[in-house]
Amino acid sequence: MSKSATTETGQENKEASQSGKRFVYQDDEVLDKEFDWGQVKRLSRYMKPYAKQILPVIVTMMIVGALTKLLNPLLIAYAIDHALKEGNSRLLMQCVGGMLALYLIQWAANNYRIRYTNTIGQKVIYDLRHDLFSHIQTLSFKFFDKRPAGSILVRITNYVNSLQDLFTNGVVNLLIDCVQLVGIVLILLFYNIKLGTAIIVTVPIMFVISTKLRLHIRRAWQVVQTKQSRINAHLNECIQGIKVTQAFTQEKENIAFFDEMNMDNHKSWNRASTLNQSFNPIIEVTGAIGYCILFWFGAHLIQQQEITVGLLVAFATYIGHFWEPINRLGQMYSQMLIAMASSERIFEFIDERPNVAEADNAKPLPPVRGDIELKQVKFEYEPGRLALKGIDMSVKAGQSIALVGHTGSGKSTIINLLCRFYDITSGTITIDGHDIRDVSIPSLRSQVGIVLQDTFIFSGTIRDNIRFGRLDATDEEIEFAAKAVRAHDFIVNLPQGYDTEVQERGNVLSMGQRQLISFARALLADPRVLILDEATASIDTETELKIQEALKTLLAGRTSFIIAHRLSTIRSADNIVVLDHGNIMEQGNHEELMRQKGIYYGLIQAQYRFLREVS
Ligand SMILES: Nc1ncnc2c1ncn2[C@@H]1O[C@H](COP(=O)(O)OP(=O)(O)OP(=O)(O)O)[C@@H](O)[C@H]1O
Repeated sequence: MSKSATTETGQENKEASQSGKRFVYQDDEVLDKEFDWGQVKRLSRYMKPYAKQILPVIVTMMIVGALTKLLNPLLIAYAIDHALKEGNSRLLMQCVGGMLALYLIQWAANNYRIRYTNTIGQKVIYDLRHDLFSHIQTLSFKFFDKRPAGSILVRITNYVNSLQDLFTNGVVNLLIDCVQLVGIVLILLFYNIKLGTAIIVTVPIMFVISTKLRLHIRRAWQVVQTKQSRINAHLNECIQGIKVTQAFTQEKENIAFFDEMNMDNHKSWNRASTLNQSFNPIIEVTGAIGYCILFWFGAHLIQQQEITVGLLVAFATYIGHFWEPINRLGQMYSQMLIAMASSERIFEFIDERPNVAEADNAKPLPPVRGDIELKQVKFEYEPGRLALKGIDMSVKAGQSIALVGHTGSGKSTIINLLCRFYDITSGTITIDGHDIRDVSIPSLRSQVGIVLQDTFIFSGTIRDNIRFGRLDATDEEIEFAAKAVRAHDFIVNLPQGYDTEVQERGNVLSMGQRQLISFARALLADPRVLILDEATASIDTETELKIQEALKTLLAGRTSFIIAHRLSTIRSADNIVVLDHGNIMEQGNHEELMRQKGIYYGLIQAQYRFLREVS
């Protein structure tokens, strides 16, 4: 990132938070970088796999198209100076036939070229989107902690789309325009060096004026991108949080905030677009100056008998073709700048390394019994703020551990570390004596299953959702797992049973049903170590009993860590670990801890009091 990186919208966010607004987004910075050839090189690498196959066809078609276009004015000049002057109608017809043939060849060549460039462009975009998505899938939790989902979405959709034009037409048009420009310049100079030079003089003037605009245009488009990124982040957040919004009747505030963002985006787009449009008048004015020079100086040269009328007409046609590529090059330049900004953002993600990286010599974790040891484990999410302050814990295979403690005491952090969603800051965690940092991540996670409190249901059928635990499971195995965790009964009562379609997040299912599905999913995966974040939501007694029974089946014979909220789970745990501010304060089974009359005793008393009051 350049030193001159500015955070225009970041500043706005600061102001937003100071003025008490609810939504504050960490925006992408607006980057002020010079045109970056490294970026172009990196993008062009995506074309490499198709270069051998398709590029020769495109280049041939491009040259044929450009040459036929360049030849036409010469044919016109010939027709005027010979066929018309001599009154030779046969020759005139031959010239017209020649022109028609040239137009047809040009049309066919362009047609082919467009078809092939579209193919190559789509392939490149497909590859880029694939790379970006698959890379994001591998990134660690820390990466997602820092970014709103909406801004990630923008990079996969909008930013990649903005490269689409560049790859489908831009690159090839650039080459065509360059070939055409060079061709015209050579022809003009070849047929009359004086008139040619007089016309070409206007080109540098045009470039100097237009390049002055380029930096402004580039920055303006970057601002548009950051504004769009904010809108997406906000949209995503609002859709995810729609229930809370409606429950607290905050719709109006949300709409007002969105309108403000929308207007902001609209204004920045207008500004960028206006700047972009200023290219055209510049080109038109310079073009008009070019025509004036041509006719004034050309007429003079005809009088001097240095050129023919036909050549003047040909030059006038060439000037028409001349401004066209220059105009397109100007537009192309701003298109390139937008693409540069987009690719910067895309490659920034692709270059992001997972915080949790596998060791070079990582070996697969052999099938484990499930003995787990934490020694002096310290961890900080952010430097200088320890979430765990030196945890020691020894768990025998098959034991169940209940993690209890006040909110923010470090319970989820322990389970995050066991699954290696984050790497510990110091200390060691071993499974059957293997340090979890020395083994490959998939081999670890396939043996350490996790059921989160916020059960995620993907769009698809109930069957597919359970199969997520093990993709090669048969339908019979899926039903067996569902029966074992007492989910089968409610599933068969759904309209299409196991084939009932549920949408993302499983909104049509109750909390308890979602939990049972996630239990079936975990049972199907059959991990040796199971981590469970118990749902705190109050569910009816019948479902509670079902869940208790399901839990017994699920946990049987496995080492389990449970962030326990239910008294029944806590009581039956082999070991209860009481955490407070990242430290273990007490450890033991229910009876032992109750006798101690410490923190645990207090927590249990409070729960009993609460239950008594509720009932
Ligand atoms: N992603 C994160 N980034 C920064 N700090 C975090 C993150 N997650 C948790 N923390 C901090 O780490 C500490 C421990 O959090 P943790 O989620 O482990 O608590 P917990 O005991 O599971 O709480 P709860 O019962 O409310 O879920 C808290 O102070 C919390 O603010």
